[in-house]
Amino acid sequence: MSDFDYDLFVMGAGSGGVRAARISASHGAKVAVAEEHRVGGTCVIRGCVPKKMLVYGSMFAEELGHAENYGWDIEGKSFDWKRLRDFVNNDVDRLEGLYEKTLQSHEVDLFAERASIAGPNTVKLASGREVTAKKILIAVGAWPAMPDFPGVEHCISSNEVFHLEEKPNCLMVVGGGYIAMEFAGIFNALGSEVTVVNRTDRILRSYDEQIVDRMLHIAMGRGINFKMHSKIAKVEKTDDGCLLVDLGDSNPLRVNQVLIATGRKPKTDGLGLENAGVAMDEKGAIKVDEYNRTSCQSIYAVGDVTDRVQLTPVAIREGHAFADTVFGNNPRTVDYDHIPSAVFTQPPLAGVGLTERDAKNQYGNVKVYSSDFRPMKNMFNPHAERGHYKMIVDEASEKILGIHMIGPESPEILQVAAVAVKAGLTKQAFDDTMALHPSMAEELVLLK
Ligand SMILES: Cc1cc2nc3c(=O)[nH]c(=O)nc-3n(C[C@H](O)[C@H](O)[C@H](O)COP(=O)(O)OP(=O)(O)OC[C@H]3O[C@@H](n4cnc5c(N)ncnc54)[C@H](O)[C@@H]3O)c2cc1C
Ligand SMILES: NC(=O)c1ccc[n+]([C@@H]2O[C@H](COP(=O)([O-])OP(=O)(O)OC[C@H]3O[C@@H](n4cnc5c(N)ncnc54)[C@H](O)[C@@H]3O)[C@@H](O)[C@H]2O)c1
Repeated sequence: MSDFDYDLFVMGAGSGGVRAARISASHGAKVAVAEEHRVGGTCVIRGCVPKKMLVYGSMFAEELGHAENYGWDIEGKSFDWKRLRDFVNNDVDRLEGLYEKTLQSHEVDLFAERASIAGPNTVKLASGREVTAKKILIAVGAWPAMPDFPGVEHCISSNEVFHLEEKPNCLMVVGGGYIAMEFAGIFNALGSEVTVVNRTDRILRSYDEQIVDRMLHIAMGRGINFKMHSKIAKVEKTDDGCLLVDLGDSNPLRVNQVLIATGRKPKTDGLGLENAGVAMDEKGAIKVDEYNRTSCQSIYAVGDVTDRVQLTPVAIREGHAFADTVFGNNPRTVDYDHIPSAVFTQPPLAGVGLTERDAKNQYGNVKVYSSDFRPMKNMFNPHAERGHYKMIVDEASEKILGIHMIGPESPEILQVAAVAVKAGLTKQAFDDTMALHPSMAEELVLLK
């Protein structure tokens, strides 16, 4: 008989927590999970999934615009934000149900309440109940980091954007990262007037500069305004419910909503980490080793709360590796090299491996092959938007160091190309591959 209530107690039923709970249970562990909000976590409830559905919903604006040229007459075209919002949120409810079922079918006990650490083997639930476990996994994710200025309470984060009562006619987006660019794209496509306010002139820092420049060029062509080297001094709510945003330049902007997207910080406030000696870094992220072990030997952490790479597939792999290591007698670490990623702007951009700048810094001599083309899909686009693919190759070994692209469906194409980069293939392997015509992806085997 174990001295503990459970073999494993998971705090947080998000991407990392659910995977770790399910796999640990399948290895025979007795598992419980506490979730303070909704099962599925950020990705399913208020992140990747509903975001991508909004992207799909907003893309109809452009596609219906082209439909006439293809012979389709669509009369009475109009857009209803509430219908899109509710459709998306209903699907989120469905997915939450599936995640709950997964936990049930693996006989994982679910506590629908907040949990904190009371000791190395003890979790305290919001109800006051204390539960013991041989191992505790902290998978509580991250939370929007809100800057400090007067009136910030009138602004929203990505948490609220999925539930807006009205589509904002005029939207300000603060930040130059993933969330800022994706929501600027969604609301621009839906017909809102969008202004992006960014404190520097760099957008999407981790992506290849040329690809980001193309994205900015296209976004401006589509009517998104950018205010670089700007930051909010204050926000005031006017009598008619609008927001007056002071950017410190004596030219206040009147908007309906301000969406803050200035990063996400690990959700460690009030988590009781001090009760078990779990160490954090200066940003409040839980420090872990490659086996996801914290400074307390019975406590582990995975996902955004460790602030390694804030992406769902990474949190899932960490959760899975934890479960195999601790309960599957199969010690495993996660390989963080060549993680593909994408920004679901319109058009989207995607990349894997080193950017041209980083490759030059690390390798010195690199070759850059590229294709700058007009996708057939854009034939009727009034702005003649062009796609751009780049391949960065180490001159000495001919190995591909990175692939970066912008254009329709680029995330779908890049996922497959990432296999080749991960496998250490050379440019020659792409040259040797016959093109599949007509496609956008064929540009990858025709790079010059
Ligand atoms: C708007 C948005 C879009 C995104 N889009 C993408 C994308 O396209 N692709 C991608 O790969 N990633 C995307 N991400 C990032 C992705 O959602 C996260 O990296 C991922 O969800 C991290 O998983 P996690 O398990 O670490 O945490 P989460 O999924 O955040 O799960 C943590 C869970 O813990 C719960 N919790 C917190 N504190 C407690 C507590 N004390 N007790 C009990 N429960 C608690 C939370 O309610 C939450 O359910 C997006 C994020 C956002 C915000
Ligand atoms: N497509 C995807 O995979 C996807 C989509 C959305 C979110 N995510 C994940 O979620 C994380 C959070 O997204 P995000 O867009 O909030 O963060 P981010 O790190 O991508 O971007 C944050 C932006 O805010 C700026 N910033 C930071 N502090 C600021 C301040 N005080 N004032 C003004 N600007 C400030 C930064 O310079 C940066 O441009 C991302 O890092 C990403 O890993 C992924």
